[in-house]
Amino acid sequence: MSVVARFTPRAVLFDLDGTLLDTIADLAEAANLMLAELGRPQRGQDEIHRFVGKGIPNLVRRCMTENAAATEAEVDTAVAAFRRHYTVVNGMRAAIYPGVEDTLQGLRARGIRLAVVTNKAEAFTLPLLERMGIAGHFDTVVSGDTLPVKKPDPATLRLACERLGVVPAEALMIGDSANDALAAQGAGMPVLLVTYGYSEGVPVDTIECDGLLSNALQALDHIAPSAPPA
Ligand SMILES: O=C(O)COP(=O)(O)O
Ligand SMILES: [Mg+2]
Repeated sequence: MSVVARFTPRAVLFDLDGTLLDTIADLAEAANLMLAELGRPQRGQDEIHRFVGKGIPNLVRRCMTENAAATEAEVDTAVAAFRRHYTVVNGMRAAIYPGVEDTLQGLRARGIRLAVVTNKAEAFTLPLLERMGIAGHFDTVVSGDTLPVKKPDPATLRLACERLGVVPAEALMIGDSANDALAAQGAGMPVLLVTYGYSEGVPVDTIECDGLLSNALQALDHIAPSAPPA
């Protein structure tokens, strides 16, 4: 019988792409609009799926250099083109994963503070959360360019905790990739990984974590019920 690890977090930090929102169609569209503009071959959504996780500059670099060659100047031009296209398509075909809204409501009902910690740049993160109607659930958002470092650097999670007024040991991270797991472990907090997200082509069940979720709602099973009022 498998034992479900239980936690009593005061805050839960969520990854965005691949955990709260299915954004691959918009990311792939912006990437292919960028590649077309630069006269380069299109890439399949499955391939671009593996490039998501370490922020937009990394995604664009991989689109330009995987089985292809590009100068640094060409990569810079490509990043600017991607950002221009993604500004238009961001959120057009994005979807909230099943169970996410009930999970966010369930956590808030338990008095738990919520944050997003994403490697997506702030100029795309904030409008996307608004467009998808979930911005109001979060007490703070740390984006990929809020600090000079991104996940897996634990400084991103520590900043979210500081803003929420909790210490990392009182928080729980929920993500979809090794970037989230390593950041959580570096900050000293437990981490649950969803199995439906984007994990850079690495099987998610090979990543060290404190539990796997096939639906976001299973996160609630990992949270011990609060003690009844005395
Ligand atoms: O922008 C990315 O590459 C991934 O963003 P995420 O950290 O929300 O998964
Ligand atoms: Mg992710």
